Amino acid sequence: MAQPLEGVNVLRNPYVNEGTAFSKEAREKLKLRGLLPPRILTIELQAKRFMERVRETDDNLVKYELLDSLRHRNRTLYFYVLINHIEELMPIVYTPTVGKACMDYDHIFRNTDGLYVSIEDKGQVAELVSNCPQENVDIIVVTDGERILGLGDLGTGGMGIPKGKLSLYTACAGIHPERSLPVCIDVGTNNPALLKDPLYLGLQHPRVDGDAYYELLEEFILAVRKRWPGVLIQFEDFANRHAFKLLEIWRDKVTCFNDDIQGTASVTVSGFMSATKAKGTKVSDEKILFLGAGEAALGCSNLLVQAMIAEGLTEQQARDRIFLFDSKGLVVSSRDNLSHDKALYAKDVEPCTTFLDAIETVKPTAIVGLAAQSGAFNAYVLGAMARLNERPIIFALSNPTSKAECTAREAYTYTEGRCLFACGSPFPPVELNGKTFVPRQGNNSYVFPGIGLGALYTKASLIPDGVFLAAARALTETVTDEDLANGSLFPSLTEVRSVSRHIAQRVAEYCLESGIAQIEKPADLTAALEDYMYKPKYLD
Ligand SMILES: NC(=O)C1=CN([C@@H]2O[C@H](COP(=O)(O)OP(=O)(O)OC[C@H]3O[C@@H](n4cnc5c(N)ncnc54)[C@H](OP(=O)(O)O)[C@@H]3O)[C@@H](O)[C@H]2O)C=CC1
Ligand SMILES: CC(=O)C(=O)O
Ligand SMILES: [Mg+2]
Repeated sequence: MAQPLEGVNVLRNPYVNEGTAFSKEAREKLKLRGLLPPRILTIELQAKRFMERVRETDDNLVKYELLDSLRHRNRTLYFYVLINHIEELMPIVYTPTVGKACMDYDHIFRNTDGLYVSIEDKGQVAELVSNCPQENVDIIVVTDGERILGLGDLGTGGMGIPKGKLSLYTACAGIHPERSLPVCIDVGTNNPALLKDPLYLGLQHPRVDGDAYYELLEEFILAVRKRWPGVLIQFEDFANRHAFKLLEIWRDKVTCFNDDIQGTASVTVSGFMSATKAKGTKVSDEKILFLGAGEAALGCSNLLVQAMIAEGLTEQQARDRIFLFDSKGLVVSSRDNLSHDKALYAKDVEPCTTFLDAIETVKPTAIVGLAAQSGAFNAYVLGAMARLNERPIIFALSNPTSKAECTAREAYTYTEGRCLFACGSPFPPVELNGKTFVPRQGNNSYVFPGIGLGALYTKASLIPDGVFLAAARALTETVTDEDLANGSLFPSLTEVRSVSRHIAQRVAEYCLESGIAQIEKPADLTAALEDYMYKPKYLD
């Protein structure tokens, strides 16, 4: 029989540890007397002490390490602090700082609580899964570390991303932290620096690919579904060649989605819905040119087509309004060897090899950067968009900040403050000619927490594309006229929990109506979701 937790083991368990907040009675009962200084603090005072320490340093990686160590010590206080300082701390646990943390992962490594599945474990993955201490896991975020943000192959260092995403699931949408599991699949790395770093923590050989790769992924998915049958699996930051294929294999078999393809699409479509609301037009009035034609850009294009069809266009009319520009230039019909997905958007126009030429040829009303090409939206590109449009839509969505196509200041300056702007990583407000613009993040982080909450609450068996359109509409419903007047296409992060609950509600309604939910509709869905959401409180 399991022994009840007591003494120092209580202090070592982040899910029950309350540190200096343990009451006199709890200290007595749990045999903690003498193991803590005598004064009892409230969670508010503990948070104050922690934030004082965080604010003492200007080094964001040090802030990340402080937060990570708190996460390992006291999960309740970690989420209390994160929820109450979400605007200040999200750029630390998430983009951009998480990118740096992934790059330095092997050098700042202290301890971990996720699951590492390596190619050497092939044939024994179920045993690894059975070693996980959690009895119940509702949600897994899994990466293989090959395309971490726009930073490329970071191998096992990619583990920072599932950890960060799951922190947001809890902070933004109240997914119970003990019921989530970050996972890193390790099949090697093709990053030359990691292959020769003596401190690298992953397998130090080139990536294994082909059948062996897909067999490992299958073994992993079947093993976690066997132990936790309803578990939702979020694929994150896989390289392009695996991302689409894994989604194709699994989307109709298990509860899963790819955040880079589908989550990004949802937030971007919402950005278009809000921007066109500000302009008094419709999404289907836009002519959109993407810089990039990968996971994110193709996912966005496909969902934009659905949004335009819902506004009355035919599928072909919708596709005609979307243009792609990849590493070889504008995606035109005369190009050889276009993938099937790109070919759907190929146009009968002259080839263009520079983005500026493509702008002059296409004359878009909107440009969306999803190619990790920092600075690609330069003064000429932004100037051309300002010349061609009264209210150009400029979305610089690549992450982290070092990969952004332009800064918020550049976007507003070169369009004379006329653009409708969103960015993948945060930028501070911009003052221009006496007006303050508040740019907000076109980042899938606005939607995946609410999508997860809605899907988990309704025990959705699958996550079809309709979920992402429902989430996009729901997110735009939370944008106020005041937000739009300030140039914000998304709501304030301070409202993120109610925003996520609203998204979850619309997602849950969609799941209930489309027959993928496995629960009866509750009398009061809003209250039921609110109830379901984890709140960081001590158990005393
Ligand atoms: N804001 C958000 O929520 C999200 C942002 N992103 C960001 O988007 C970026 C791309 O991610 P993802 O789509 O998954 O990556 P992919 O690798 O799937 O796609 C990258 C795309 O960029 C194109 N590309 C590369 N170099 C150039 C170039 N010089 N000029 C034009 N296009 C180029 C590639 O072209 P080709 O097809 O020819 O190889 C490819 O189409 C990353 O920075 C990521 O952080 C991703 C997901 C969410
Ligand atoms: C935001 C995100 O998922 C990415 O940049 O990959
Ligand atoms: Mg991602």
